[in-house]
Amino acid sequence: MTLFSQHVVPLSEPAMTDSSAAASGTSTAAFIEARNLWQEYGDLVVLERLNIKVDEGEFCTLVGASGCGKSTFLRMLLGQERPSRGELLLNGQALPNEPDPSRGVVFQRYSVFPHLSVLDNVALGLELPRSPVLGRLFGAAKREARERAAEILTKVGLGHALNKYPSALSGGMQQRLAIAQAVVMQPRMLLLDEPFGALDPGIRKDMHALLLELWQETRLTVFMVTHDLSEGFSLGTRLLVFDKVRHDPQAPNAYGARITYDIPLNEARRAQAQLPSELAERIAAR
Ligand SMILES: Nc1ncnc2c1ncn2[C@@H]1O[C@H](COP(=O)(O)OP(=O)(O)OP(=O)(O)O)[C@@H](O)[C@H]1O
Repeated sequence: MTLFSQHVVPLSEPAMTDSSAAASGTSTAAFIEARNLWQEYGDLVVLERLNIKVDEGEFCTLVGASGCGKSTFLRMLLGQERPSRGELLLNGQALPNEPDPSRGVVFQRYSVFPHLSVLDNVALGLELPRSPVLGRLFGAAKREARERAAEILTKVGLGHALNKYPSALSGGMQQRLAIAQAVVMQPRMLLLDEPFGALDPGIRKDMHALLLELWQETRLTVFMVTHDLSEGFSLGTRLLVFDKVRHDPQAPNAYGARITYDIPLNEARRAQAQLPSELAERIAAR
């Protein structure tokens, strides 16, 4: 039996994994829960009836055809957008509507400030909340923030580049910097939107190792969008496939995507990782 046939989710039912089913049997709320979530922009339905429960510490990889709403879902998790309908809950409460330090984010590009040094890029996040007016700390507090920033930068392999500017860094180094910038704030959730999409395969491997090391150390809850299925299968504890289950060729905007496969990943499943070839091709296409 293939992985595909083991995990067909009935179209009318919310996707449930082993862990989410177990979670639903307990009285404690899931860390993150989407209940009947919709996102519509005018007459464009992007997401419809999306249901999911995610426990704290899970590493979810999100895959799906281009334009099916993966980034939209991340933006809602970040608090940049509100759902048009349904609920998005954090520990059973509505997720805060504004981005905050509990949620770190890394995009494919442009996550870092080009006019700040590597050290300042990371120290700024620590300094701003403690000195919102001046934007800068002084004395011991400043030293402490910069030491902490330097520590994280050393961890991600940028200890030698503290005084460089992002333009002097390679793509992989810039993404290391973006990750340091996000994790220095000690978020509970890390949202990654194709963070390694622009990197060469060899560099990507190094980044995977770094990300897994950070995740294992911090046990952050991770949501990572990727078009690379092998990355999706090998990095996560859970692979979420976004897809439309209804299509109307006369009205292509009328129906949105939801999570059609919710695949818990373990060693055995990684080894036989596969999705239907037509779906795999759509996910890989940009
Ligand atoms: N603010 C907005 N207003 C109108 N349409 C939007 C808005 N944000 C996103 N969309 C549309 O919603 C759809 C989903 O976009 P989204 O970026 O979430 O898809 P995606 O699955 O992340 O795609 P990709 O894999 O190509 O990055 C697209 O058709 C996009 O044009």
